[in-house]
Amino acid sequence: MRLIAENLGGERGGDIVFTDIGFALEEGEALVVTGPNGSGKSTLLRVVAGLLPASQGQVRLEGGGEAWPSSAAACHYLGHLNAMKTALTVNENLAFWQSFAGEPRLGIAEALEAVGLGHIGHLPFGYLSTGQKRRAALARLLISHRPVWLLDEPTAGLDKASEARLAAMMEDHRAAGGILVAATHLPLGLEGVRTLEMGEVPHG
Ligand SMILES: Nc1ncnc2c1ncn2[C@@H]1O[C@H](COP(=O)(O)OP(=O)(O)OP(=O)(O)O)[C@@H](O)[C@H]1O
Repeated sequence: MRLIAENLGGERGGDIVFTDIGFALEEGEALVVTGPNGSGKSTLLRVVAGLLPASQGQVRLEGGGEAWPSSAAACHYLGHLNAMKTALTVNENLAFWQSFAGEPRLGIAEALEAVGLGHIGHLPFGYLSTGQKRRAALARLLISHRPVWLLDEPTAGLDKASEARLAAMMEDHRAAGGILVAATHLPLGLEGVRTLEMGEVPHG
């Protein structure tokens, strides 16, 4: 499987945010997208996720077969908001996401253990601390299978131990042949990544 962006452009509110972005990621590869505030990192991820149209160029997923006909179908998109209902418990939120996304992988209790939240599945999401909310959202990556992970500022609010757990999750995903694109201002603790500074061509 290969995730390919060709000559990609994105716009917000009618203004061009970036143009001519290109990359090709093989199974197991990670692309770390950096750049100043407003340079278009989130916009790029949303275009790759199929949540925004490309203003030019295209995103293609090669080799996904019938199961994964496009990058939009093949991806977990984790935005900088957590996309969880505050009044529902953590367990209820994750049960919704698992039934919505299909392709079940880990059970909810097991996924919460993996992000260090084994004890709080019964609490309303709104009661959680900032870092706990992020960790609960990251559990979504584990409860349903997707070969492409698109993560926007995934470490926001995480403590050191949680950063290390997330790094291990991302490395496991890559080791299993997954593809990863992450926008971040902070090092993610990943080995052998490719980098894209918005406005420049990928290298690494
Ligand atoms: N819904 C919108 N309508 C109009 N402009 C928008 C919208 N969303 C974002 N923008 C603008 O698009 C540009 C790119 O924003 P984007 O969120 O992609 O940047 P970013 O690199 O992710 O920034 P940050 O590092 O602050 O997260 C910014 O100038 C922003 O103001």
